[in-house]
Amino acid sequence: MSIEVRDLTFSYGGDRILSGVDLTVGSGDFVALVGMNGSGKSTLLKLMAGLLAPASGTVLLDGRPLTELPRRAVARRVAVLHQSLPPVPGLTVRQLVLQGRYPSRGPLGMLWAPDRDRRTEEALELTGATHLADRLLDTLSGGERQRTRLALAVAQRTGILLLDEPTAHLDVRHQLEVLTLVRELRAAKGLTVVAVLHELDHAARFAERIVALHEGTVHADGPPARVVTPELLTRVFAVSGRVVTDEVHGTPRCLIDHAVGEKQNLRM
Ligand SMILES: Nc1ncnc2c1ncn2[C@@H]1O[C@H](COP(=O)(O)OP(=O)(O)OP(=O)(O)O)[C@@H](O)[C@H]1O
Repeated sequence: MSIEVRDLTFSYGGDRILSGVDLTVGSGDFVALVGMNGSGKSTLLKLMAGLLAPASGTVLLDGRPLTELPRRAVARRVAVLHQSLPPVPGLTVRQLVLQGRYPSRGPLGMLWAPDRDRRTEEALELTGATHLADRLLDTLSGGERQRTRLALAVAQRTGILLLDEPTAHLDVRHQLEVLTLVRELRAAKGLTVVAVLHELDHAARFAERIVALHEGTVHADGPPARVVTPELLTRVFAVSGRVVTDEVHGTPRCLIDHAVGEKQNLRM
């Protein structure tokens, strides 16, 4: 499944966040979305999932405008891994993932959902969360919550996965495992993936394309070796650094030296 963003503009109240954003993600692509804190990455993912409405511009799902598709049809095609889990007291990991399997049924979906189903169990297993299945959400560590978020997205079996910081809170090993899993899912099931990643080295190693957002627009869009440059580090991330080629993986790696310019006013 493909997803296309055309000339998208979005503001929260009077604050313009995105202007004239164009982005085409073809079926089976793995795109990493990068940019500084507050550059609009999560907002763009929400617009791509139809969870926010653009001020102008269009999002097309397999060539059809999102606005022409019923919410249920979008939910069957697009799963979003949000930055946080919904704060639902008393819910276990398995119950949450099950509930996510029935997004079109709304908050009362659990009343109709079975206690277990095969896809939920598979998603828990794939994401290494089976041992967490009976734990209450509010007792999980950051990394465990992250696995649960991923299981929730994977269980929906959509053609498109939009992942907002899938590696946040994970230790180095689990970061690699999650990104490898996403890459494998994509290869095995032909999923289309857009993932917000802060770690540029990971973006370069796991995605085929990197899209860098800066000041509300797409600053760069292309293969990692073309996008990850010292100029990107300076212009988009306000740091000075060198970019070398990883001898083993053949992908760019950043060696950051220091911050440049004035102290950043973090938009968080
Ligand atoms: N619901 C909201 N209401 C008002 N402003 C918002 C809202 N959500 C986000 N913003 C603002 O919009 C801008 C973009 O936010 P967004 O979360 O899309 O950035 P991001 O690139 O994902 O950031 P980060 O890397 O910190 O997660 C920020 O300045 C943020 O404060």
